[in-house]
Amino acid sequence: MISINNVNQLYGGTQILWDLNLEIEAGSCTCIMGRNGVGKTTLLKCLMGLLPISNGEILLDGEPLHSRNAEFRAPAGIGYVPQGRDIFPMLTVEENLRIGLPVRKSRTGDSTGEIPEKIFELFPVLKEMLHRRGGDLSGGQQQQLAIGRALVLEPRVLILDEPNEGIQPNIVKQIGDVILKLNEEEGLTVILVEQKLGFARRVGKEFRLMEKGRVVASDKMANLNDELIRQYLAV
Ligand SMILES: Nc1ncnc2c1ncn2[C@@H]1O[C@H](COP(=O)(O)OP(=O)(O)OP(=O)(O)O)[C@@H](O)[C@H]1O
Repeated sequence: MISINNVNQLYGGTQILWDLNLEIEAGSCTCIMGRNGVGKTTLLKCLMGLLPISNGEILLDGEPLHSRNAEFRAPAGIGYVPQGRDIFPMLTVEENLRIGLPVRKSRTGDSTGEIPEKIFELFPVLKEMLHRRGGDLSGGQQQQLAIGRALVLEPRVLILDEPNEGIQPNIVKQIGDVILKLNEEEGLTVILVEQKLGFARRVGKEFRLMEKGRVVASDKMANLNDELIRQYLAV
């Protein structure tokens, strides 16, 4: 579904991604893992069109994404939950969620103009906090809002960058449950940058290990063995 072929990326003169290749299959839940600074967030930003690539290609169902600007991703059905969440702190929860409604309408034909009830079923706290400002929510609640906002689009692919960073265990568990439900019951394709091994093993079906701007190992999650962990993840 997503093919990343020989992608190189530079920040100024510093090359971060080196001839990177990655395949994501439709319906999979793939964890992109690796030590700090190996280029995981940079890769997601390239995929989202937020950073230019210097060469190579990024394809969605065979169609080039890399030549389209970032605004094309949401209508194409790619939902993104960035590292640090990036919700709008001065807008209410409702206003944050409403931002995705025009794209939802164009993608699904849903012209009710209402936030889908499903979002509140997945994250009941968002209904309780509907009129609170995003910036007044706890970190975990903000993360749920960021995921809810991405889901308003009714995406085909959900991309999450370290959704559990700095979040308390009960909310991490809830976020894991939601990812599992969306992937296993609804067939949503999920791409997840994740540092926490336990969480990756719980929700991920596939792993991709990165080192120095390249994907160095790809397999089913069940095959993520101690040797790979020692070589590419242990600090
Ligand atoms: N805006 C920037 N300008 C220059 N270099 C950058 C910029 N953003 C990131 N880098 C560098 O690119 C490299 C890869 O960073 P990136 O954030 O993609 O890694 P990561 O694998 O996601 O790390 P982490 O797990 O710590 O989030 C790092 O060396 C980082 O310092």
